[in-house]
Amino acid sequence: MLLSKYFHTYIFSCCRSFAYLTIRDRLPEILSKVVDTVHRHKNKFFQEHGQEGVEAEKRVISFLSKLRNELQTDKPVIPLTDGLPDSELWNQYLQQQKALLGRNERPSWFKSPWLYVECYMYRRIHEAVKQSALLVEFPWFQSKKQQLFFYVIICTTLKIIYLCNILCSIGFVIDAGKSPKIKELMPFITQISLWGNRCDLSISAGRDNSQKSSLLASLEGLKAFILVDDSKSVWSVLLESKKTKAEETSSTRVDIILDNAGFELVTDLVLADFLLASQLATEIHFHGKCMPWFVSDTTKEDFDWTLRVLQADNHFWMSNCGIKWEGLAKKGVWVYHEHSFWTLPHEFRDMAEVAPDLHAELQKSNLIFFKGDLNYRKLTGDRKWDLTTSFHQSLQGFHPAPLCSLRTLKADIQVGLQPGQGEQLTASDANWMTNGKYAIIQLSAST
Ligand SMILES: O=P(O)(O)OC[C@@]1(O)O[C@H](CO)[C@@H](O)[C@@H]1O
Ligand SMILES: [Mn+2]
Repeated sequence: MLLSKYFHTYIFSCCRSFAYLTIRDRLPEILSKVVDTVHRHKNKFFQEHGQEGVEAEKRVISFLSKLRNELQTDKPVIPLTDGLPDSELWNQYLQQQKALLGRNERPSWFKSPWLYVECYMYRRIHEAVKQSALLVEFPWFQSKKQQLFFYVIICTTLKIIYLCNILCSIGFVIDAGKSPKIKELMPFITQISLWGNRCDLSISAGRDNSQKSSLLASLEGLKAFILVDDSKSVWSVLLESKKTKAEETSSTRVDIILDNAGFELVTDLVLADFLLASQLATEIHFHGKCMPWFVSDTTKEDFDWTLRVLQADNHFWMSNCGIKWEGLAKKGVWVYHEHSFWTLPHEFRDMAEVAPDLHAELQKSNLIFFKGDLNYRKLTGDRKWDLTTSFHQSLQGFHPAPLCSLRTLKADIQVGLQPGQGEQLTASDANWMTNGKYAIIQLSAST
């Protein structure tokens, strides 16, 4: 059996690989930006904590500079020493990586699975902050994420959701399954949330990557770039569970495993709003990161900040949505969850063993949306699957509930394509897997 085919994406496997270039170029650039940000806040640390604040800032900068040097000189990956609740799991993972390599080798920055090392870098940044109690609240990537909250575009999007709500409230949605309006709106709302994933700050090493043109105007033209489109089946899953659930309990639950804050988060909130307004779901559970992750990933602070900023806006549609969404969160119709599993290096097939509580929570869902590229890498184990391998097989037994990936392609992993489709894409666009132009709406409904 050609086992190596299904090995993790290793960095050193090819010096020009996307993984290699990420570790060589993008990660040091991100680290340098974090150092700059800390440095620029030197006066603030002094004002707030006096000389002690300045000393803390110096310690963090020296820790981060050492980290960048370890990375750039391919030093061994070292255990975490901050004693935080997840550090034991990280250190066990390192031991497992060592065992895989054999006795005389040690995992190093360039000789390890890409997914592992990339996650490890963000966890080490967290270690740097946590070593000084004074700087714990420091918003590493916050200002960048807030820039992603691109006003005009969000405004347009919210205008649409407002219209959807009007449709719903005037009675188009008596029965979501039968209403042609709802059926028309479904693909539209799904695609908004899908293309929202184009804007992440890790792929651009922190440079502004926001949606500048109107997404709504581009949706039709973008359809040709959706390589797998299971949206019809996705909505059937919900319609079916609505029918069967109605007999058992009255609730239909959808979970959204969030990705980036800023524009993408707003598109996800729009999706959540639509699911409720169309009565396809009765409760929405959001899952975010518990520490800054891959620069732009959503934390609880980002989620709350977004609702606050929307509410306080002068624009009618913005404040209208903000107030409504805050109300849904207060009533418990929208529930926000945090779990440390999302910031571990493990692929999702390990969830049942490593985080059984989270797995059990997800089993309560009728449909789980996994947003973004990193989640796709973790769903498929970041392995070199044949492009035609089924999505279900690539999940390797991970199936808490029907699940759907909404992802723009920004890493060279893909499954579930038609025979010949990959070859055609390579012939027309050599970088189709990593340039963020293409996307998938990919469902795994069966257990
Ligand atoms: O999960 P997201 O936000 O869609 O993407 C995160 C991401 O840009 O980070 C990595 C590059 O550093 C890529 O693998 C991946 O595409
Ligand atoms: Mn992200």
